[in-house]
Amino acid sequence: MKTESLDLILDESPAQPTGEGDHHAAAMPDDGLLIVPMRNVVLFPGMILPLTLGREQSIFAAQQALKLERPVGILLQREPEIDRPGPDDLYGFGTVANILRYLTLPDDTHVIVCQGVQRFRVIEYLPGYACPVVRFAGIDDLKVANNEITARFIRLKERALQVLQLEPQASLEVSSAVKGISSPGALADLIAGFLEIGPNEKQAVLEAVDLVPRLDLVLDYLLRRLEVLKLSREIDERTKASLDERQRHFLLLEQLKSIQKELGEDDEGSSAELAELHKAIAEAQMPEEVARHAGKELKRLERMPDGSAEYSMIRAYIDCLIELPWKPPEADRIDIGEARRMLDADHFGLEQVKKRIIEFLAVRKLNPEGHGPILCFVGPPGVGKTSLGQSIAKALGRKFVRTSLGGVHDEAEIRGHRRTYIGALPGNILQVIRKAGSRGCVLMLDEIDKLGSGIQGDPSAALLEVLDPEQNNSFRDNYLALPYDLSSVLFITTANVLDNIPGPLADRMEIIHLPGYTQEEKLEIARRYLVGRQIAQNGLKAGQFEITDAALVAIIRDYTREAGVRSLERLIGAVCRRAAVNIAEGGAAAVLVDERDLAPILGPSKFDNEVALRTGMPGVATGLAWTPVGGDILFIESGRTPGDGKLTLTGQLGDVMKESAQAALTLMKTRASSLGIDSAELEKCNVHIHVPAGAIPKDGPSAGVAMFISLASLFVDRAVRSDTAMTGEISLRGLVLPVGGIKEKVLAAMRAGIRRVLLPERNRRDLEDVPAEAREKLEFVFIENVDDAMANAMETRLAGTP
Ligand SMILES: Nc1ncnc2c1ncn2[C@@H]1O[C@H](COP(=O)(O)OP(=O)(O)OP(=O)(O)O)[C@@H](O)[C@H]1O
Repeated sequence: MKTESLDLILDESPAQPTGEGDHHAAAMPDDGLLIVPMRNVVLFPGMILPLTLGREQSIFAAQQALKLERPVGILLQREPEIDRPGPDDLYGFGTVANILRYLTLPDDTHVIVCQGVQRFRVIEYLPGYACPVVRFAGIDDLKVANNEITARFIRLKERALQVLQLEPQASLEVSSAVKGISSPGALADLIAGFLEIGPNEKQAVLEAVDLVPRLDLVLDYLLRRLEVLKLSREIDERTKASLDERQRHFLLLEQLKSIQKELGEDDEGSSAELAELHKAIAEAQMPEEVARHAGKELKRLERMPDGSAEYSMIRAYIDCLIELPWKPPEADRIDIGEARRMLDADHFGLEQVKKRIIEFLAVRKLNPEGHGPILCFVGPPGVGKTSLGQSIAKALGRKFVRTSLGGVHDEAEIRGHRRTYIGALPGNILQVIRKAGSRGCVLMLDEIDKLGSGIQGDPSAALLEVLDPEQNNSFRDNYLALPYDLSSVLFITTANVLDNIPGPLADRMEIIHLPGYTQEEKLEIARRYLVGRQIAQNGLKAGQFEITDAALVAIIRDYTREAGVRSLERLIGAVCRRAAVNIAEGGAAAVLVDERDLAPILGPSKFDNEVALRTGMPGVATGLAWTPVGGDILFIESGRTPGDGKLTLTGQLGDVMKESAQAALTLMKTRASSLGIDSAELEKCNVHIHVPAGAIPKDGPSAGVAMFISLASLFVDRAVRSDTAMTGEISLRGLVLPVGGIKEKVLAAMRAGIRRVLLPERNRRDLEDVPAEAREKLEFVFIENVDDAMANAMETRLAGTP
């Protein structure tokens, strides 16, 4: 919007010569009007405007008008670009204006200050003049006042005042002029003059001679302008509101800082803390990318108020970056002789395992950069998997850390949560490495066979990346969000059950089996390691406590049934504690524990010689089972009741075991005559097979032989030998098929006091893995079919068998 008085309106481009020589104005008729054409200015009656003249024609017209003391006619050009507009190039409606002043500025610019007097319409152009001269008809507003006009007048005034309030550059004079005006036509002209609208729109107002259309037109322009102004005001306010919010935040932060200062948590403290972090980052020997990232986070931290939640999140992250070991680990110093001595000193037996570990260390010594295999110790609990891992770490001079994967079913437990989550942490792997404080540590991943898989991603996939030497030099933890080099970590895994290890993981590892110990081995382990350790742990001194071999054997035989030595160690600990109480009470200077003393300390024996108790009657056979904790014996009991040949199976048997029982029954029926059983009698009874303990689920085909023998024993009415246990799958044709877990089963048989074991012929070669002690103590009978089994299992030989 313009105000009418301030600007010089530059209308014209530089003057053009007319080329018509000396001009004369003498023949100018009385009703002739000299025209000053305007490129884009419309002058309304009543309005005073300075107009700059550039074209010679215009200067001539103005000067002639002054000379003749005449007004000029201001006409708008249709096209502003035209330099010498003819009649057709000018609108036919304009304003008669008096020239109030004529100025020639020092730079030779000609300016006339004009006041609009009245509208005029061009009647005709008069030829022969150096500038356009017209005959014209002046038009004044009619002095009519009707309701239509008055209503529009009032409304226009209101709206105009409203616009002027919003208009940023509106001057007070314009407002007071609007307020003071009483003529509707003059008001419309005034408003059209100051409104920011184009020259053609203004021309339209000028041409609206009748008041009603003129008032409507101006009102329309005014309302449009009002809309625009309101909108821009709204935008302004919105921007201002957001600025205010930021200002408020800033102010609050400042206040918080001053409160912290009052409370003593001032900047000095925090800047000392920040300086410490700077130093710690510099000293952490981070790779360049990590150091840059840490620096950036530190900068963010500096800008945070101390107490905010985000501050503590960033702080925890920076701490994590600082505490993670980044510097390259020292080279391993491997002394094979020393390593062998260490392994022997810490572990009894386990010759094969130790041999393999020594080979592993030797290869590492010769090729430290090579990607050796990942060892996986598989065996029941308490057989020394963890302590072997510790010995390897000791031999390499590395730190030993472990983490359990049992029950991990969320990928994030391995790989961490993104920092966007509240309370996010790095995954297990980085947490233990942080604890170890060195990238060159031995990291034992326990219970890899208990890895779950849930809806939250597959942890075994993340683990694959951890263990894969091709990928693990840039392992990405979600929390860290930076690559971390795991390639110098020595991973060892442990599992109880080989079959439960996810296939792709098992493929990448070298499996080392630890089947469990014999009674003799346990005795040796107890004597050499466990007793000494428990004496020390319970505050006793050498010479204050002694336990006889007989007592140790009794603990092994009557109080524990395990493949490892964990319970054994715990019970030795219990015996030591009782001795400690005795000595502390002053009752004795030293304590010697014999077999007889065990019952008062440990209670009555937990495992009697069940085999003798439970067998010895027709219908019961002793089977051998493999379990994750190292093999066990189980009893197969058969009974008969009058009926019609139905088979009942109880004892939580799995499907495969049920089928195996059915096969045993069918096989017995087909062999009834050769076994001397009356087939008709078989049809007249129901058979029930039960496998205690009833609450423990059991499955697998390997109890087939024992089931057949149990049934046969029932129907031929002869007891099975109580010193004999058996394992093997049967086919319907009576063949005995090989089974797995022979080593564990044989050890379990020995633990249970069995003397003879019937094994499938095709398992003969597995006997090589069985500890020598078991091979010496037990008698092994290899059977090819159920007839062999019958011949060797029964108390007394059947008539007709060899
Ligand atoms: N051959 C052995 N010689 C000496 N001590 C042994 C031997 N085997 C096991 N031990 C001892 O038995 C205890 C249990 O062993 P460890 O914790 O290594 O078992 P594990 O196989 O790792 O069991 P889990 O699978 O439950 O973790 C330890 O104190 C260990 O020193």
